[in-house]
Amino acid sequence: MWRAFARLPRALEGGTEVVQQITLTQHLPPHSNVRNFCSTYYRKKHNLQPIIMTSSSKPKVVFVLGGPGAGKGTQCSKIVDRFLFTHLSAGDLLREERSREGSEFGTLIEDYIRNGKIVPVDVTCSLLENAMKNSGKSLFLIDGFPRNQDNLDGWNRQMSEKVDMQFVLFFDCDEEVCVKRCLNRGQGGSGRSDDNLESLKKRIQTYNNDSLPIIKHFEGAGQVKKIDASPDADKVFSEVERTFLSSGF
Ligand SMILES: Nc1ncnc2c1ncn2[C@@H]1O[C@H](COP(=O)(O)OP(=O)(O)OP(=O)(O)O)[C@@H](O)[C@H]1O
Ligand SMILES: Nc1ccn([C@@H]2O[C@H](COP(=O)(O)O)[C@@H](O)[C@H]2O)c(=O)n1
Repeated sequence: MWRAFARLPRALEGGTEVVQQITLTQHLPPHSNVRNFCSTYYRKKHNLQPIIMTSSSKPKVVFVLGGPGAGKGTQCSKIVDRFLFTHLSAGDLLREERSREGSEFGTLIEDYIRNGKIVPVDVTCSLLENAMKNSGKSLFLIDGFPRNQDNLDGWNRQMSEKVDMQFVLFFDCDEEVCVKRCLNRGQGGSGRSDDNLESLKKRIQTYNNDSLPIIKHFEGAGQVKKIDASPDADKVFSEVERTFLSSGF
């Protein structure tokens, strides 16, 4: 592998890009020059924007949003396999807290989930912050958050100064497709108390009324990367991969 790539620097002589963050050849050591050169080479070949990353001690966060069943979790697993991210799903953390023995929020969380309502942010944000701290990692996909204005306000109060939010990955998917996927997931034995038509109607309503305005807010700030989530999962991922590579990951 070393020998194969050792000639790339000469091929790039005269280049002016400075690339500190590595996106390709993740099997190579994190700070190797070979990885730097390969990353630069890839960007040139595919005519991608040169990325000059400044080093930051703050953890980096990508918010992952989209309707129920749009494929957020599925794509997050693929991103984790391909890039160096840690996946934190707000829904998973809430379900875990609901099932934790002695949790003072168990009943409240179950009621909110079954009815497709958004749990008060203090609960969710604390679960997210603890999970980030406990992971010891610094690159996070935060899936299913912020879902409403209360989530966003709470995050801004508690977390926004502590992290660098990179962008919002938005999985755009028709309502009927989303519902079908969740119902299939339920029939496949997800065990989720909200993968049924009654809960789904409420979840979709919450998404349209409360979550879409938050996505629009980020869009207005130029922070949204929108992905068509209707094709098959591999096709969706090729678009996701391109997005992460062109963002310097
Ligand atoms: N691109 C796709 N095409 C077809 N089915 C998909 C696709 N992506 C995911 N699925 C399936 O749809 C269901 C929902 O996917 P997933 O759990 O990833 O969605 P989600 O957005 O995380 O949902 P939720 O917000 O409800 O947790 C799963 O059964 C998954 O296997
Ligand atoms: N920020 C959030 C995220 C989720 N919830 C609740 O969990 C349910 C399931 O979430 P998924 O992301 O796994 O679909 C969701 O319908 C909410 O009830 C929340 O309150 N706040």
